[in-house]
Amino acid sequence: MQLKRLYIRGLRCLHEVDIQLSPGVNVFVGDNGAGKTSVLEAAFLLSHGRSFRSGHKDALTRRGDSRMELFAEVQARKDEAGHSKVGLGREGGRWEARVDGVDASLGDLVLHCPVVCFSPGSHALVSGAAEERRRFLDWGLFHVEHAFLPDWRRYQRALKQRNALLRSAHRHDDRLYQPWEHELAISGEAINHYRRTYVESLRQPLAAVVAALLPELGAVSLSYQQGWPEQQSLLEQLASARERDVVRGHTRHGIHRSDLGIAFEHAPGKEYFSRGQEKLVALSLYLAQCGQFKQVKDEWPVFCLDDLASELDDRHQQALWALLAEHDQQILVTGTHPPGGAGWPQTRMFHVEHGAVMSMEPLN
Ligand SMILES: Nc1ncnc2c1ncn2[C@@H]1O[C@H](COP(=O)(O)OP(=O)(O)OP(=O)(O)O)[C@@H](O)[C@H]1O
Repeated sequence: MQLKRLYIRGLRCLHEVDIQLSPGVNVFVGDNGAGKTSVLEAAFLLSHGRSFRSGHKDALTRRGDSRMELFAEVQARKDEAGHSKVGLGREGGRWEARVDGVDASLGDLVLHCPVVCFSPGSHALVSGAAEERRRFLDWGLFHVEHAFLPDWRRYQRALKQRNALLRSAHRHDDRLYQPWEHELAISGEAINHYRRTYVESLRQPLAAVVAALLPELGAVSLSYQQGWPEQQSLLEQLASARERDVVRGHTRHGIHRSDLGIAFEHAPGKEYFSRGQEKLVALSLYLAQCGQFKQVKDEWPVFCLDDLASELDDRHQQALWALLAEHDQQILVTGTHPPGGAGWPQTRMFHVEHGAVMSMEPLN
């Protein structure tokens, strides 16, 4: 999978840029605040329908502009000639997505454009709230398991209804809970099954990445906590927890409380990781996700590395480039200086300055 062309108008400091990308490594170099991360953010927005940076969505649109617009030509497989055209606009607080010239949902758009991004905030995948890890699992599942999205939507709808009921004047009427708990149980058990299977499928690619990138921590193991006691069905759990849920005013069990655990032979939990190791563990998880994606789809997602040199020491950067060299994927990387992989064949260098992006050399 590769982005052939990325057009950005009115995102952060980027006024209007139109970038023809290499199918190999694309390096964006420039000073602090030049707009390098914003280029990666554009690719991520097309892939996730949200940014990897925190902050208000209104700050995405360039100050003084009323509209932000992104457009990309996406080639699903490197050995195929055709490509799809995806677009995302934001104006007056509303998103508009298009695929091949036709209005689309954000879900449709995101399916066309798988991009994985490692950025300075990525350590949150390891040290942050469980929501980060659920998002990680669900993004992967969304792309490889078609039944996931309808079940996920069904679950969110039922959860909202049950929570509203828990806070309503009818909260002590047990009969009213039945339809929502039934919905939660059916869709929640299905998602639980997808997630378990997905975690299982990450084990082997993760072990391979960790052996190359983090051998000092020893063997890695992944665990999945489902969000309610293992020995009970979700339906039973919801019924037995109802009274206390009424007191708390929300549903305390279900797949919205699951978590992914990661442990190593020489670091049995996240409290044992240094800050740098948190980043390397997060990077390993993203690379494992790409590897799993490749096993199912026979292509890598586009892989973005934001400000790599300030995130990893030289030894780990070299290990990363050696690992990436084994695969044939498109990479977008930023830095204030050209990073290690910049010497690869099919590398294209871009200079970013005051929101303008200039190609420094022709495609080789
Ligand atoms: N809504 C906005 N309108 C205009 N400019 C903005 C807006 N939001 C952020 N900016 C500016 O856009 C730039 C964002 O740059 P970006 O984070 O892409 O830079 P970078 O080259 O990755 O920098 P660094 O190396 O410091 O990480 C900053 O100069 C910031 O002040």
